[in-house]
Amino acid sequence: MSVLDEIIDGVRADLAERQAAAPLDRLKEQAATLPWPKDVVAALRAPGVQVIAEVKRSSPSKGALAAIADPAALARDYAAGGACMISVLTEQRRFGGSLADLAAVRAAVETPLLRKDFVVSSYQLWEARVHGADAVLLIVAALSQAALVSLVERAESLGLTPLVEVHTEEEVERALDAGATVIGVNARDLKTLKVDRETFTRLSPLIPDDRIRIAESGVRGPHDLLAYASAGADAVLVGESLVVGRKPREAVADLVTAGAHPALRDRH
Ligand SMILES: O=C(O)c1ccccc1NCC(=O)[C@H](O)[C@H](O)COP(=O)(O)O
Repeated sequence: MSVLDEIIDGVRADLAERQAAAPLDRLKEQAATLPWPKDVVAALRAPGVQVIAEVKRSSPSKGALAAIADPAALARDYAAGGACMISVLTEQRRFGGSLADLAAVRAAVETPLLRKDFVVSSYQLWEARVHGADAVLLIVAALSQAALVSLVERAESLGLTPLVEVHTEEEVERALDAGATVIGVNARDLKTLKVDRETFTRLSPLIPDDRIRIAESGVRGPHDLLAYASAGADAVLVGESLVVGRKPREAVADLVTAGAHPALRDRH
């Protein structure tokens, strides 16, 4: 069984428990009382290369990364550093995240939020909505094409921007066929868990210019942002290097400064 299959098995088991505890109708009632999600596409299309900063406690590839006692405080640092969006990992078993983290971050910042999880059901979209997300990750490798198309449409109908994640040429095609506007190329191979930044260089030209290209994983500092930018990235998604360092705010600000270089301003 692959790592992805293992993660998804756990996600389905946890999801069944949450569904039993909170019926969908209750989530729908809650969602109706909340403001409409923020315009993530506009935030990502701002001049320069944007930075999405991730609240990441642990990972299958590295184990425990950081003891994040206060995700809200970390998110405030990310926002103060200039992140255009904050990604909150909510998967529990392998990443140590939770919906409580997402809600805590929502209460702390106005910055758009991405629910980063292994979404396999529209119930998770409603959860994302009621815990304050503006965007949701949809991983092509985890979904049939019919499920991907349906989740893209459902997310958009709830005001959530789908960030559709790809790893291969075939997955880029599937993302485009599903009508994705925001496409993330994840440089982390889901079978080996190794990061190969060249994956972005290879797949980026297959994504039309009217879409938003996000380079995910493997950003250790401004030099990696600039390399992804020269391969066509509109934004980078960064987790590990921000949470393991002692100064997340400064680390985000350094990336934001690199992404705001005048040569990168007129990209959209
Ligand atoms: O991080 C992992 O080990 C991992 C393993 C299996 C599936 C997904 C995984 N990570 C999720 C991510 O996409 C990253 O958290 C995100 O791109 C940030 O990457 P990094 O800056 O390299 O932490």
